[in-house]
Amino acid sequence: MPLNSSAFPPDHALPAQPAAHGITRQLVVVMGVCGSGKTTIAEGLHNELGWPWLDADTLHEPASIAKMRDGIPLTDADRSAWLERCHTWLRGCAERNTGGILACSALKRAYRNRLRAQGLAVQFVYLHADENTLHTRVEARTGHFMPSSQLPNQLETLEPPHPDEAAWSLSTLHQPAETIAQIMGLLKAKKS
Ligand SMILES: Nc1ncnc2c1ncn2[C@@H]1O[C@H](COP(=O)(O)OP(=O)(O)OP(=O)(O)O)[C@@H](O)[C@H]1O
Ligand SMILES: O=C(O)[C@H](O)[C@@H](O)[C@H](O)[C@H](O)CO
Repeated sequence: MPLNSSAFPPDHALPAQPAAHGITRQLVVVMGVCGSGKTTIAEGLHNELGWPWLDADTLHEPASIAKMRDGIPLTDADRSAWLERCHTWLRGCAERNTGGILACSALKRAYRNRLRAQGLAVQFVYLHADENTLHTRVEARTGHFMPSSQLPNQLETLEPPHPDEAAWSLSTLHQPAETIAQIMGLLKAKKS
């Protein structure tokens, strides 16, 4: 049974879990639009692997959170310093060789290039679901700043990863546990 991850701050490494044995510590970014399941899956992978994880929403400036809460889409300029902070977190995990799992929308290729900057090896996991499912999920969440009115703009802004980005593309139309199991299988099969 994995350690209770709430006992550790999300960016502190847990001792790796048994499931992590045989999997090379690496950087994983779980990407997608709001409601695609990034946070759920990133935390689930953390519980399986014991690697540090972080919800990139915690790295947004308060002004950006306020904008999204007010239903105003972020611009490239709003995201620039945020992406820098995301890259810095990823680079820290690489330097400490702890592995790292970041839940980050990373909607555009240019954003993903910022996360891969300075030769950082990042495995992107692209989560997707149909718009109705996404809308239902975002509407059903309580206490989250993101209104469902933002979903059309998120989908319009999204640039799904190109084949050359070697991202893993997964539908989240089934239970989180199934998505997590799929990713664990892909990590196990991946040659380091
Ligand atoms: N297979 C699945 N994988 C992940 N989440 C799922 C899945 N099925 C249902 N969900 C549900 O989708 C909802 C949205 O998940 P989550 O908050 O993790 O998305 P997100 O991409 O982090 O959203 P945001 O970017 O708005 O924070 C949650 O209530 C989660 O339980
Ligand atoms: O790039 C963006 O527009 C933002 O990061 C959003 O994706 C939010 O982080 C998230 O979706 C909130 O729910």
